[in-house]
Amino acid sequence: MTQGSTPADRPLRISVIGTNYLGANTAAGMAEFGFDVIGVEIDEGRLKSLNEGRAPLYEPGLDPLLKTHTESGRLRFTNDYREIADWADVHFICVGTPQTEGSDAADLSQVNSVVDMLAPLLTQPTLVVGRSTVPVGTSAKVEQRFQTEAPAGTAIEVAWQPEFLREAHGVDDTLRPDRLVFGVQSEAAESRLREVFATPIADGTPVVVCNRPTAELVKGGANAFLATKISFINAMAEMCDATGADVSQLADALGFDKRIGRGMLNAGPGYGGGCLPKDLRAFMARAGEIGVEEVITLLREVDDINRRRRSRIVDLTHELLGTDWVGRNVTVLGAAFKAGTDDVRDSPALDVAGRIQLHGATVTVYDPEAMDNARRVRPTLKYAASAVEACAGAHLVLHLTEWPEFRELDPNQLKSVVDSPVIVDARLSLDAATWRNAGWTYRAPGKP
Ligand SMILES: NC(=O)C1=CN([C@@H]2O[C@H](COP(=O)(O)OP(=O)(O)OC[C@H]3O[C@@H](n4cnc5c(N)ncnc54)[C@H](O)[C@@H]3O)[C@@H](O)[C@H]2O)C=CC1
Ligand SMILES: O=C(O)[C@H]1O[C@H](OP(=O)(O)OP(=O)(O)OC[C@H]2O[C@@H](n3ccc(=O)[nH]c3=O)[C@H](O)[C@@H]2O)[C@H](O)[C@@H](O)[C@@H]1O
Repeated sequence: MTQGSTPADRPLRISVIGTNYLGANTAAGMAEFGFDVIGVEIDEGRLKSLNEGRAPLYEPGLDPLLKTHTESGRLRFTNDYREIADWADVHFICVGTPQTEGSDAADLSQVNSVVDMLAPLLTQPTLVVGRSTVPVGTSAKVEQRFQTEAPAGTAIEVAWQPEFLREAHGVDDTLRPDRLVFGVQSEAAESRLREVFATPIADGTPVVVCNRPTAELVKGGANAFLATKISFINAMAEMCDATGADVSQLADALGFDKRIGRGMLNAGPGYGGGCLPKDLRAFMARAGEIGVEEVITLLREVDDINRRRRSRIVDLTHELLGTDWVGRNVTVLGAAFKAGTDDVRDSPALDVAGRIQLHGATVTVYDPEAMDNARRVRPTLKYAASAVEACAGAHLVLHLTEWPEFRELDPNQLKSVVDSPVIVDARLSLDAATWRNAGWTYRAPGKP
């Protein structure tokens, strides 16, 4: 047994390293489970916000949880690894694993930086648990580095416990996960993880205990499958456009088959965000290193279909605006990669907005929560304070993120502010009849 046992008179001590989308939810969730938690964050702005009990991002329900537990003293955040090193019973790694610039592979520099900062301080047996999404084979390498660099040497054990939370549902998915996957090497690691997740396990959450490569592949495989489902329905949307069929009804009918299920079958501008696109590419890159060609062939097409969805909206814009876009105003409703978050990483909405601007149109964007992040990433786009203001003088409106408030827009009122009442509902979530009855040209790729 490599890890020490927890004294019966105190709660488990948990460190969570890297506290943005994944880590902030994890840290708050661990405090809610009743443990003493220290989050480690190197970004000063995020650290300050978290210590004030505010999430550094928009995630429904997270602020109250952070506030409760930072005020009770059960949860705090630091940038000093010395405070967690020999303090924590379990260290969770939640740092980013973005796509490497100029390559499909995952950039593991943040994970490696955790090892470099934490390992030299570990003098006692402990369990380090990776929750970041990594290529298969990573945990063994991380463990080897910990054991080489830590004074405690081989008494440091690394497990991998991938996380499946969705942004906008982060709190609920953290507290009530649909499954737990423990990639472990020892019974001690398994029993420590069972202690950490005792609450959801008592609630009936299934646990899969497996070796570390399996756990790493479960995560990559899950995201690859979800991406494939979305690209499948988007390919069906092309079939619908060619035949006059309706992809939303098609998805509903397919989804009633329990073997298929309705989840991840909404056609639209394709998947974006900080995870599915980069995880799919990292999976392909790793398959390439290992020499599993079938995976690359399959997933390359999934990725290509996804990229074509964005081009499809630009093509439709051409069809509706004509060829000369100079002096033409295009409104983009939505900047986040999906509704319910302020995350604009690889957002289809901002990508399309940027491309249309490059063609010469003036593009004005409005999003209920993601304006600050959007401005940072795309400073040359115009931004408006409301959907109605964004639509003033528009020759074309593109509905690219499915925020509920866009479904509440009154097409009659909006008609009075635009130049031409033409809308592309790329999210297929507006009521076509209402918009058409109000005199709008309504187009939705995949719907007649
Ligand atoms: N965003 C999500 O909903 C989910 C993300 N994941 C995976 O979790 C990981 C993290 O994802 P995000 O939170 O979205 O990434 P992120 O990039 O938004 O956050 C990473 C955080 O780690 C901090 N950090 C980097 N190096 C550090 C170090 N050495 N010490 C302390 N802090 C450090 C960064 O400052 C940043 O705040 C990724 O592998 C991602 O694929 C998994 C499930 C859900
Ligand atoms: O690894 C991760 O980080 C996470 O990635 C996704 O979660 P997330 O990126 O938050 O968002 P999703 O709700 O899965 O949506 C991803 C993208 O697909 C799009 N999408 C989703 C569903 C759908 O039916 N159609 C569709 O186009 C969304 O608009 C969005 O752009 C997975 O759903 C999580 O299980 C996983 O933990």
